[in-house]
Amino acid sequence: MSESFAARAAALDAADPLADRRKLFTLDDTVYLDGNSLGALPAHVPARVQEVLTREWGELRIRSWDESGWWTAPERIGDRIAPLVGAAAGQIVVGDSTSVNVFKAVVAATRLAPEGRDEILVDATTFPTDGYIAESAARITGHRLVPVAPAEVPGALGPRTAAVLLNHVDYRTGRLHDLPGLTAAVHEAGAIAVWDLCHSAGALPVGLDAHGVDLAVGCTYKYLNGGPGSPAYLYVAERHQAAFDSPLPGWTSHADPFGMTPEYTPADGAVRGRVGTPDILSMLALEASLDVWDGVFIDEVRAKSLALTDFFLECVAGYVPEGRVTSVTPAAHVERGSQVALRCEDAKQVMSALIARGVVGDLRRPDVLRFGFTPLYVGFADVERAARVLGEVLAQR
Ligand SMILES: Cc1ncc(COP(=O)(O)O)c(C=O)c1O
Ligand SMILES: Nc1c(O)cccc1C(=O)C[C@H](N)C(=O)O
Repeated sequence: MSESFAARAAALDAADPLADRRKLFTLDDTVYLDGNSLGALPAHVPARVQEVLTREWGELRIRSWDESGWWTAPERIGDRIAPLVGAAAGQIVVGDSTSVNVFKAVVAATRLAPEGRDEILVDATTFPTDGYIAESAARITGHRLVPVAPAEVPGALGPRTAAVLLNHVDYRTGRLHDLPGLTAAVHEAGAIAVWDLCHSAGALPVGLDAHGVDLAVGCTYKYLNGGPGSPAYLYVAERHQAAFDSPLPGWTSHADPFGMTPEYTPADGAVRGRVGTPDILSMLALEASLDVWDGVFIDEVRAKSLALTDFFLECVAGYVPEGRVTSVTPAAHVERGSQVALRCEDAKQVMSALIARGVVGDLRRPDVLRFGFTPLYVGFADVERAARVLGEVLAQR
């Protein structure tokens, strides 16, 4: 059996149009399946960061805000991310954390919504930060927060709904939610749709413009490989930009920041989503890391992602003793992101044993083994090895 899976892996790797991307990354002989938490390092980034430190900061100092393009980096890098999430230029600004951008987006969504609405719906299964922030945003704006499972959102929408905050892919199960359908339902109810793209951007097509999403946020350190704590982004659809009223109107979002006037006049366009001074070192590391996407189409990334997760599920079924794991990731492609989550007894010890044997996934307590598949650097031989080692670890326990 292992020979037939190994032979198939070799054939799939040989036919993989993205196989050569792997050499753009710094990787060792571990199987790295945690790119849905922290993406791997693109090999050219350290030299670029060194140049920013030595030349741009060390020698040019203050001049770099203009001469090295530091000041305009948030919008410039937003435009690099835009095609990966199906957005035309001029709608994404990079900066702050996802948490902070969730706050901006949810509060701004309530201000864009029709008068008199008093409910915010939030994905009840959300990554916690979104729920915490939505709760605070609701309290500040005088809304009632209603946690709802994404599939139940259409039934929960109504004339009281101001805004809805949803995750495109669930961080725990890897379930892909119906962004086009749910966005349309939110709009039918006259409300504003805010999407968190942390687990989908860089792994699958999002189609923000095509599906009429209002506002979106996401991180850049997972499938976009921007590095630990790299800045997040905020998408404000062009049609909402003139009315976008940020709850954090920092000076860098001002129409004339260096006028330093006491009155706040917001800038036009994506700039309006900025807050304070951009964190240039992280931001420029992210910018460099985005080079790995040059010439890559997100549809081919999606095709490989599905092939990787299909093959993993098949290898797990073949290698893992019956009944030891259960996939909580949907089998249907339309409902699957780019990770596989397996429910498993003693998941903590099992994940430690996997990591000790060079297969790096992560644990989501209490009982979920999570494996993220980053199509730019994970290959089919990695998948076969991960499933085989999982089978060996479980057979020994
Ligand atoms: C769906 C989702 N939203 C938000 C975050 C995190 O936000 P922040 O970048 O502010 O830590 C994560 C992961 O950390 C996430 O998975
Ligand atoms: N952002 C993280 C961090 O700073 C440390 C450890 C993990 C993370 C993560 O991104 C967790 C991730 N969002 C998740 O889906 O679980």
